[in-house]
Amino acid sequence: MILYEVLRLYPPVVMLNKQTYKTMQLGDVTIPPGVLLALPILFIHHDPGIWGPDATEFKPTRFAEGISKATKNGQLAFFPFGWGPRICIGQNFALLEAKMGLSMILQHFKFELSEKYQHAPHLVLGLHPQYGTPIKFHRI
Ligand code: HEM
Repeated sequence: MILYEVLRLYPPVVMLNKQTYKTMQLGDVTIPPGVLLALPILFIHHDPGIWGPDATEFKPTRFAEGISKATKNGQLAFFPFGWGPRICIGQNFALLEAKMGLSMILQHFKFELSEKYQHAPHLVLGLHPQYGTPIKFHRI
């Protein structure tokens, strides 16, 4: 739940671009070949119309019943790894690696954000903290 919520608020890939290679039907819309389409992941992930009035809050429990129940109307709107045939091939690996890394750290340390931390999500190819994420570790 925590990893999902981090990826919702701060998706490393903020936008996906695709191009139609043949006429495509998207709901009521017919799209001819050669049209460039952008999926603004960052905007969709922060849309109160989709996630509710608390869309910008860090609230991992919204994923308590899975991804499809996290949105207001059960809409599919969580795309940190893309979706469909070209979905990220490393998705399971990345999530497993994060869980393993965190659980290894938590066995030996507790940690808190340093007072030097400045919240400044910044885009250089991917989304990342502009001034890093200084953390204080305490051995337990
Ligand atoms: C938090 C970590 C990661 C994020 C947020 C992420 C996100 C994404 C996204 C958004 C796409 C594009 C999907 C699309 O075009 O529809 C993608 C594609 C891809 N990712 Fe990742 N990724 C992550 C980690 C990884 C890792 C660890 C690997 C490899 C070990 C990996 C390998 C790939 C590959 C090969 C593709 C291209 C798949 C294709 O075009 O068929 N990714 N990823």
